[in-house]
Amino acid sequence: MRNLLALNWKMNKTPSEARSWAAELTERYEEGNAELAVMAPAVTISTLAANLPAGVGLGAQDVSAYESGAYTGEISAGMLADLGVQYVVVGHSERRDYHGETDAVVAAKAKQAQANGVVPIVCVGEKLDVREKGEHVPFTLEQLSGSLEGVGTDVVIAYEPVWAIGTGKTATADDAEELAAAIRGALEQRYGKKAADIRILYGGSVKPDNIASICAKPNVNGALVGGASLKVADVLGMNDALKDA
Ligand SMILES: O=C(CO)COP(=O)(O)O
Repeated sequence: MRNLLALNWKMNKTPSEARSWAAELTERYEEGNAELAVMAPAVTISTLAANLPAGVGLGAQDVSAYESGAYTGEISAGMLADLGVQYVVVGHSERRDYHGETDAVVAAKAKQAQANGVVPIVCVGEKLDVREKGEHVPFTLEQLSGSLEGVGTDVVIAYEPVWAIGTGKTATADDAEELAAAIRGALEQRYGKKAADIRILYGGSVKPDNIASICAKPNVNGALVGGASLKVADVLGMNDALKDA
């Protein structure tokens, strides 16, 4: 399966900065083996749609759980689709933590995305205390199960252990594979043979120098990258590192 390198800018870059980033990428980017896609702040999506190099996909970081109507401040999946958005991150740990998103809300968002032809990237992963108790596998699988309630197979899963996000502490490639394999097993139970075609990403302090070993693992099909997505040089480094993967 082709690796997906999903770049989560989080709340960084104005539309002008996004334009400069896209211009620099266009100048230097050579399509490699990985599929590249930018998970952009909503206000930068139109700019990126007009300025990203061919072959680089477009994503959003959140979507409403509702179709349309009186939900002030929300952005619907239909609006994202109309801008050419292919992916949307749902259930990122920062949204679960700071915005109280439950598994049920995450599943509702994923379903809205799919109903509009946008592929949800459903995020799951444990905090440090859960890992220290050795409960990271059952915890993550339960979160996954709730977050996929009623969600179809056109989905990407991102395993992001919260303790590895923005901390410089990367899970080892073996840690990533342990969870990716467990997630694959849960997907098989839910979706049968189609589970083999679902990408499972790892996220948490991924950089040019560790991405290849993590993505070389059999059940890891790419990465969801925060900090290292902001500089074009790092993105090119990760893209290159995946050339032979
Ligand atoms: O949360 C992440 C991507 O969604 C990971 O962030 P960092 O790559 O900055 O650790």
